[in-house]
Amino acid sequence: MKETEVYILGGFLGSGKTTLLRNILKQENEAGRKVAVLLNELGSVSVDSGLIDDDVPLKELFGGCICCTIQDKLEVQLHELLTENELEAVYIETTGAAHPVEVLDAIMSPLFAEKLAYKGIITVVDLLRWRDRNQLSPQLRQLLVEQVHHADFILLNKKDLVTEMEAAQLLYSIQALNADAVCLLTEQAEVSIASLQQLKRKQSHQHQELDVNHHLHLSAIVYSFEGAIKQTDFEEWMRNLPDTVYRMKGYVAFTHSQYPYLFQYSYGMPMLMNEMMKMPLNIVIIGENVQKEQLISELKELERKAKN
Ligand SMILES: Nc1nc2c(ncn2[C@@H]2O[C@H](COP(=O)(O)OP(=O)(O)OP(=O)(O)O)[C@@H](O)[C@H]2O)c(=O)[nH]1
Repeated sequence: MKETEVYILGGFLGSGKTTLLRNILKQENEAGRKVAVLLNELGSVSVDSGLIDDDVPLKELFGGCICCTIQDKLEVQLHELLTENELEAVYIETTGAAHPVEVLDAIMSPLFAEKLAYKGIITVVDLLRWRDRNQLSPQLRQLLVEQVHHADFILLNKKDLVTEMEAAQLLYSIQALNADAVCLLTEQAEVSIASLQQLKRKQSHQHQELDVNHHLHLSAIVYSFEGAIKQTDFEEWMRNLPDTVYRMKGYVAFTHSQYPYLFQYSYGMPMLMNEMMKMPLNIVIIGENVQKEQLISELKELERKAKN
């Protein structure tokens, strides 16, 4: 089955996410691709959905930010979108207050993660807001910095509101925080989807080449177990994980139990819960600069040991 591309559109309140989404949808429509949108608004009334054509499947999530209050709902919505439609891409517009790790965590459900090709985080930065970030509270300033830090693609938007000289300085300050992300100065969040996709490929190529000193980025790995493993080996493996692994979740079958366990791992703290039915044995691993090949070979080794 063809995987559905997933893009997360992030950025501070008012930075231009909706404008970007509208641009993207127009181009996707012209390209004849079938895409869907997940919108999440802080208020209880959607303002943005009127902007989207009726033939784009749309789910809206109300009453809070994806990352904290409605994570489970998001999972259900995404599942419905994926089963009801043969989609080529899903765009998730996050609220301006969402932290990228939490958003990625919310969409990477072990139940359907293997159907998704997670493409990356596109962050829209309002150049004026960025220039004046020191006027924000420390918490909001931190959020702004994190949104830049975790992005794979950054639109430095509203360039019409700053001078060329300022734009160059602001670009420089953003690149100093995230040297790997592709940066683009934009007005009205104008970007071609072709360039989004092209630049992404180049970036993943860079990631393979640069081994040391390269910038850290969030990534999500999905692993499907073929069979059961020993619980003690699994626990030992978790203890030795690097602390750049932020989250894991999924279903694991242990040799001693008939049904798999649901397990959650958050910043070093694991939690296991016995399930009462068969579940797909997928786990999702989210972290910064995670060594995909190494983790996969370690998990394979756990399976091999359990067979002997
Ligand atoms: N001057 C200027 N205004 C822009 C630009 N891009 C977007 N805007 C305006 O900025 C405002 C916010 O844009 P939106 O696209 O709604 O921003 P958003 O990030 O979706 O906002 P929230 O949903 O509130 O988080 C709108 O009034 C846009 O018209 C730009 O390049 N220059």
